Amino acid sequence: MHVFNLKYKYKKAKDYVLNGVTFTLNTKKLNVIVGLNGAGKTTLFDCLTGNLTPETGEISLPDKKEMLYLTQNIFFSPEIKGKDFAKFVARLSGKKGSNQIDDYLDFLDSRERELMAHLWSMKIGKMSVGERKWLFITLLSSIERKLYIFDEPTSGVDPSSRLKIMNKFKKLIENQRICIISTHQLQDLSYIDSHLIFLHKGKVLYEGDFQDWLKLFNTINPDEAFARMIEQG
Ligand SMILES: Nc1ncnc2c1ncn2[C@@H]1O[C@H](COP(=O)(O)OP(=O)(O)OP(=O)(O)O)[C@@H](O)[C@H]1O
Repeated sequence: MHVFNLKYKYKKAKDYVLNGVTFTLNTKKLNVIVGLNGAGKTTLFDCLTGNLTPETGEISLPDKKEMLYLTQNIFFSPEIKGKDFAKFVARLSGKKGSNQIDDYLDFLDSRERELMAHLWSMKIGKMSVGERKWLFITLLSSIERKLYIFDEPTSGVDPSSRLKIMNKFKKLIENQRICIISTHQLQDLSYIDSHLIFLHKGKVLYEGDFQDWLKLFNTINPDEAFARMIEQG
């Protein structure tokens, strides 16, 4: 599964956001797209999922129907409740009648079960940012797809909920699903075997194992490695 020489430019923009992006997805690790704000991570996801049409390039990925894409700004009326979102997810997954809370509890630990019970009858508009993200990711990852793309799934989420979310990705990968996320929370990648794809100035500056990348900069601090990679650009 790979992307080869992908190019994309927004109408009226002077430069290409993606200017020959090439990488191969790792099916055994979490694939993580990193880069500065504006590097083109969301644009890349929009190209992979067919929301944008690249000018050139080859995308060899599962069929769109086999993909699940959670964008950064997912809008649902603040009036709907957790259980209403669960009903929507059940419809997406084609599992008729699977909209009882019990259908979602099997893979949750005891604290997560409490959280699910708490959010089930709560309006989305009243949930905290982290609670909403956790709920969306937990419910959406119950849908069976070959490829899952999550744009900044842990931004604005507290450390313990981030860990829970990363564990969700671990489980998906253990179940032979392919996962791609984007993140600015590089410290989270120490919890999980990660395949890093570093986007910079329209190209992939580094592709490979996250721990090997840290070794390149002789540091255990990923933010430091990130800053130094940008400096070297
Ligand atoms: N619809 C648009 N029209 C013109 N330019 C756009 C459009 N959407 C995004 N851009 C520009 O394309 C570039 C890449 O944006 P993109 O949202 O893909 O970056 P990103 O890496 O996801 O950023 P962040 O980390 O801040 O979320 C930015 O310079 C942005 O201003």
